[in-house]
Amino acid sequence: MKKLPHVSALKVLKNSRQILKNPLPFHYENFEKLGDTFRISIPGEGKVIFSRDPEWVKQVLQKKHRSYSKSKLQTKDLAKYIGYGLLTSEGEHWRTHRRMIQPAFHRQKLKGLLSIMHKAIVDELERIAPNTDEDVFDKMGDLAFQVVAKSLFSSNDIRESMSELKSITEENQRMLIKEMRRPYLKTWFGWSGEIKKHLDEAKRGRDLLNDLIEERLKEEERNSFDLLDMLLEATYEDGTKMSRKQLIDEVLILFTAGHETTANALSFLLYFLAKDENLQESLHQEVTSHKSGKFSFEDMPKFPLAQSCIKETMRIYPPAYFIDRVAIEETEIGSFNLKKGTLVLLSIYELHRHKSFWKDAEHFVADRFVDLDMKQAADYYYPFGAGPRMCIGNAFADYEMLMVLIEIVKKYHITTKMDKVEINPMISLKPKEVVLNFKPR
Ligand code: HEM
Repeated sequence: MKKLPHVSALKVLKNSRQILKNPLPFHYENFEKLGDTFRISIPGEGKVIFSRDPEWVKQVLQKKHRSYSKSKLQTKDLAKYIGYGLLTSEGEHWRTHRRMIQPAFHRQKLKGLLSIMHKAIVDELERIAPNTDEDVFDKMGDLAFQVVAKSLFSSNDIRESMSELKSITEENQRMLIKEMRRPYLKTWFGWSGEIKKHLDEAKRGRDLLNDLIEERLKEEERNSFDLLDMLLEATYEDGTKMSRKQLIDEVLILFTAGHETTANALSFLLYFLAKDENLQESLHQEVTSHKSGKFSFEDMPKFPLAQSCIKETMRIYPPAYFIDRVAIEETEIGSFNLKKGTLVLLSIYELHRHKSFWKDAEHFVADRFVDLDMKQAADYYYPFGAGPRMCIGNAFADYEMLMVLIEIVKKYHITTKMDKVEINPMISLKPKEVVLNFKPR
């Protein structure tokens, strides 16, 4: 069995300040020096394998997925705040619920949600102040949260309770990152009552959702069908339905998994547009030359350049920039042996920028995906993960981002004074800020 190249704990300690701020340049340097897969000793964590090798990604997520589970970050640390829904659960519990919920996210089912999503998008975009320099990252966060919220609770008046829920969700994520980045303060966080405060807030969020579900159950007649209806109607094999606790866990997961990732991608996308006036004109032409100028389910393929821009943005800045797994048994990848308990971090960020697979890898090439054979590119392109745990909301996110892009290029010219966008790699890959100016056309 071969041994993987190794980065020592000493080297990690020497670079710890930089790693804490932004670990990506450190990983890049290691990949360039040591190859596409290496081992690293992380103080307090033990040995971790980093890989940007497409074969490793395929083996871990698809071919040998049964030999791996998700890491404790998602299944314990995050679950503490948001419960055990699809993103955070494992084994039979996960399998049963994935089977139940999957149909609600099927492209054909989403067709019925498009008009609700579209209205939420148009309402949120109206909150952008025209002709003013503004950071759009928070705006995109609000938009993505409202789109999930309205897709779930289409008939409720939710703006206020949702902004409370959004702030609870985000505060709890901040706490989780604090716990993750300073594991040595764990006991202190417990003693000082900080964790309890956040758990109380999480309980408050669950109560808010419970009230909305109660309201829904009291409604006598409904003429629309939303995600909550689908979750309420979903049944286990024996015909029974989800408990209220499980339902709330799943709803919380949809908010958590579905808003930040989309907001990140949209913010980076708008930055790329703002930097390229010609691209905005080409997109404007693509959007307005389309007969009705409106978007329907069947129209998706009619916007190849817009779709390519979205894909290219997630190639350069994949919101899920790492995907982690732990080997739950001794296993092999090629000529390497992995002991039970080994943590594997798949660097989607590095794979998406790998010079052996992408021409002009570092640059945003707007039309890169227009004629690309996706069957081939799929080996190097994983914005939504792969295998059985692949993002359940990928079609939802595709439609949402396309509708936002269409609405924006129809109505505005966007400009920016920023020379580059600074990244902020947290649980997902965010921009620090994206200050843009929206001039009505
Ligand atoms: C651009 C937007 C999005 C990106 C880049 C993204 C990315 C991902 C990735 C990479 C995973 C797999 C994680 C892993 O294997 O460990 C995932 C899982 C998941 N995503 Fe998304 N996602 C996006 C939007 C959404 C939306 C809009 C929703 C729901 C409304 C959603 C719900 C979920 C759920 C529930 C899971 C867990 C699935 C399971 O384990 O069965 N995501 N997402």
